[in-house]
Amino acid sequence: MASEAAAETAAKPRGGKLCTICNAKRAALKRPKTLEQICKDCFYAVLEDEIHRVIVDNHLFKRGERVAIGASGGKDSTVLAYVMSELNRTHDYGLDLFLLSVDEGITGYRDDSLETVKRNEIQYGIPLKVISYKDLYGWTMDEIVKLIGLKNNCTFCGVFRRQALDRGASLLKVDKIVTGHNADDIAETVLLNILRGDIARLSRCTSIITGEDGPIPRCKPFKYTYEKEIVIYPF
Ligand SMILES: Nc1ncnc2c1ncn2[C@@H]1O[C@H](COP(=O)(O)OP(=O)(O)OP(=O)(O)O)[C@@H](O)[C@H]1O
Repeated sequence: MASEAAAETAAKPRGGKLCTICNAKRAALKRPKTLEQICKDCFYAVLEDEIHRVIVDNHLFKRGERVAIGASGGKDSTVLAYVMSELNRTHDYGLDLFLLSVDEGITGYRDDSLETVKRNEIQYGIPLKVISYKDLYGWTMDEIVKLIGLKNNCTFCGVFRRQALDRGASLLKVDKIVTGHNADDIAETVLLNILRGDIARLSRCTSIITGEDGPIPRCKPFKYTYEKEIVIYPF
């Protein structure tokens, strides 16, 4: 008995708590979603597994579908591109993945983040399509702001981006678009719609698939993923 206990103690890494999942490696973080103390490997595994379960349980994709990942070059969509390509490979979803970026024409902002997406194209081996406001509408966002000023420019940009994503998706002939909207984004939208008293939007805004009646449905595989965990993941 004593030797068993000693062996167990010896096997435990020194200093710090053990991971509550594998009980073998040292805990590296306290998981924001569950407050469990877990190791790095278990964190990657549980997070990817949770996203896989969300995809499967909600029937987000069918085998053979072409899927465009809305890639802004920000943290959410960059992690989404990586996780989608990993899950597609390890779980053999049989999806054809594409990166789809909208270039709004905002100097010093989108030109920088597009460089990230171009690197992702090479790193993850997913073909990239960039679609610009200039090509679609004849105007960049910089030119629009020069004309209308900063007031309401986000409204223009939001409407244009939504349409541009649809146009890009139809050029790529994809069946679905996935975006990096996470649980925090959705909570924020719920609060906003409550404050605005927008009952119609309130009932729609938590759906994991939207636009099924429109040209191309949009899915949110990160609907239940905490923003903090998306930030931790690449580190
Ligand atoms: N310019 C863009 N081109 C393609 N997809 C975009 C673009 N902007 C936003 N998206 C998509 O919409 C999602 C939500 O965008 P939002 O502007 O709220 O950014 P965010 O929450 O900061 O996400 P990210 O970190 O990916 O930029 C992004 O994760 C991405 O999938």
